Amino acid sequence: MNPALELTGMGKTFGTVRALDGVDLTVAAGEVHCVLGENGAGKSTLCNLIYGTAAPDEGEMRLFGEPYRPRRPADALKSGVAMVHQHFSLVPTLTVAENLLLRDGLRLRLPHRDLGARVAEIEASYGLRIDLTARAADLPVGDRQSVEIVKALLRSPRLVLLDEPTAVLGPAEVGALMDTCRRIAAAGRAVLLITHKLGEIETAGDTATVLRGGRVAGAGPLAELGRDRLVSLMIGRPPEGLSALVTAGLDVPAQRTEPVEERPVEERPVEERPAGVAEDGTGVRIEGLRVRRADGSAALDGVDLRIAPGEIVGVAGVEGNGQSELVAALSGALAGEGRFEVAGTDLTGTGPAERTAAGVGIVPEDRHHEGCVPAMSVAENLYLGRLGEFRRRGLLDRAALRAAAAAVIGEHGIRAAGPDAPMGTLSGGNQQKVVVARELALDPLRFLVAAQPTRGLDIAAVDAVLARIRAAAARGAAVLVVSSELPELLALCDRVLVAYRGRLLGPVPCSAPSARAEIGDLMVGVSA
Ligand SMILES: Nc1ncnc2c1ncn2[C@@H]1O[C@H](COP(=O)(O)OP(=O)(O)OP(=O)(O)O)[C@@H](O)[C@H]1O
Repeated sequence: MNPALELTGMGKTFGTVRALDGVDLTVAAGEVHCVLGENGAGKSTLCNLIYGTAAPDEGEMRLFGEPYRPRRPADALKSGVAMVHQHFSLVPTLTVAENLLLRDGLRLRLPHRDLGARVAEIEASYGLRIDLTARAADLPVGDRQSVEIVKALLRSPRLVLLDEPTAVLGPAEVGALMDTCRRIAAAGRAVLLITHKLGEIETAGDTATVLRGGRVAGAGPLAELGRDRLVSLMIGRPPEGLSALVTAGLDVPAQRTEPVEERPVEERPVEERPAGVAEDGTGVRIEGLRVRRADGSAALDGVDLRIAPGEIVGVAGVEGNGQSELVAALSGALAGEGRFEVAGTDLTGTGPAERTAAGVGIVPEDRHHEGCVPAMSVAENLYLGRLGEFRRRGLLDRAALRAAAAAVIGEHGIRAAGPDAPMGTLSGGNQQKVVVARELALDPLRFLVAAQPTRGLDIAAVDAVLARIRAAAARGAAVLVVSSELPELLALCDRVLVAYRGRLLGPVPCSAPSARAEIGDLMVGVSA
């Protein structure tokens, strides 16, 4: 084996949190090495140490046999280490070409006129395709991810780090990205891939290291570890008891090689009164919801939907078909035309605070910008909008807030230094758990809108969140789940609608044997 990266005894402490403790890890050239583990296990921290975004407290790193200690990302880039970030780093107002030439701490020695030829080479070698003239902001999320990867590959790195690169991608894009990872490794480079998805690990990985509580719980070739062992190393107990959906992982779909021919969709209107909707106006009623973009085009083009108390309705669809606008309009953050009623109360034209008071819980798609306040404590984030409940004689009763938050932290398995820890210091998955816990705690919770509720969560947390959503419905909440994870929607929902060009097509009942195929067809504009 030709080791590309060797880590020995790596340690990192943040305040009282031991994020990494004596971690050894080896990645060989020509292989995809997966790093997995529960939320807060230390995966991103490890990546940050290798990329020079943070400095280790102890430990040694060697890169292709040489001592390696980057002090900043520019050092890592200079040594041939590139990183594809979990959150996109492209400048939205610039073109793709301008973004590629932008220096990220280190000047790219490539004249503008040679960029096209170099990008064409990368596209051909790695099965990628990008449009150099497009504005980054106008690109669908999968294309933006491709630009990030081309940007990393432009410097001909010897080691590529990918930190949960598939979290925001649709199924077809995930398949393409796993293929790209294999091609990068086949070209003799090394890949370190962080992911929670077992399907991806099995599709793209050669070897793996499982982290648990900042330590190595197990490592080795994937062929020897096997799925059950991986899962138990991750969660620290045998996989029995986890739902079949979760242990089965979310499979990586085969890539479509043929472009999908778009045929006009025969639009089936949403059924007039789905089973279970009471005549007395309880539940959720959305009528003629329309939202326009800045250019006047319709992001939502007349959405009609009824959801009964206790019913779980899913929204599938390729990203960019109006799902984000639907969630924003229902939360009150985005103004639109149309009627919105919850449990007989007319909420048309109301803002977020009135909707929260009426029992509308929103788990937004983008937790970083809309779901939480990173500088505030975990306790304050858990009770955002409800801090008044802790006022005693005009003052915030911090002890009561802390005690209530500590109980929620324990109940939801949130890994944080404590209720007072700033939200921004939590790992991505733990931030998501805080947002979900807060919205599910609304009392009464009449309508839950959950966008990508399990994004970034480890498998045990996915299991727990799905169970909590089911429990909220069982207590009488109407639930709308927007997700790019089709298996998740099929396991959770009574029926699924498909967002397509600002409209909701369907419904497809989840119990139908052909549900997956029908939804897949509606998603790409082929009528069922
Ligand atoms: N800047 C920081 N300040 C304080 N604590 C931090 C900081 N960065 C990370 N941590 C803590 O270190 C631990 C490891 O976090 P890390 O982000 O590496 O986890 P992760 O395995 O990537 O999790 P996830 O799957 O949720 O992304 C967590 O407990 C986190 O709260």
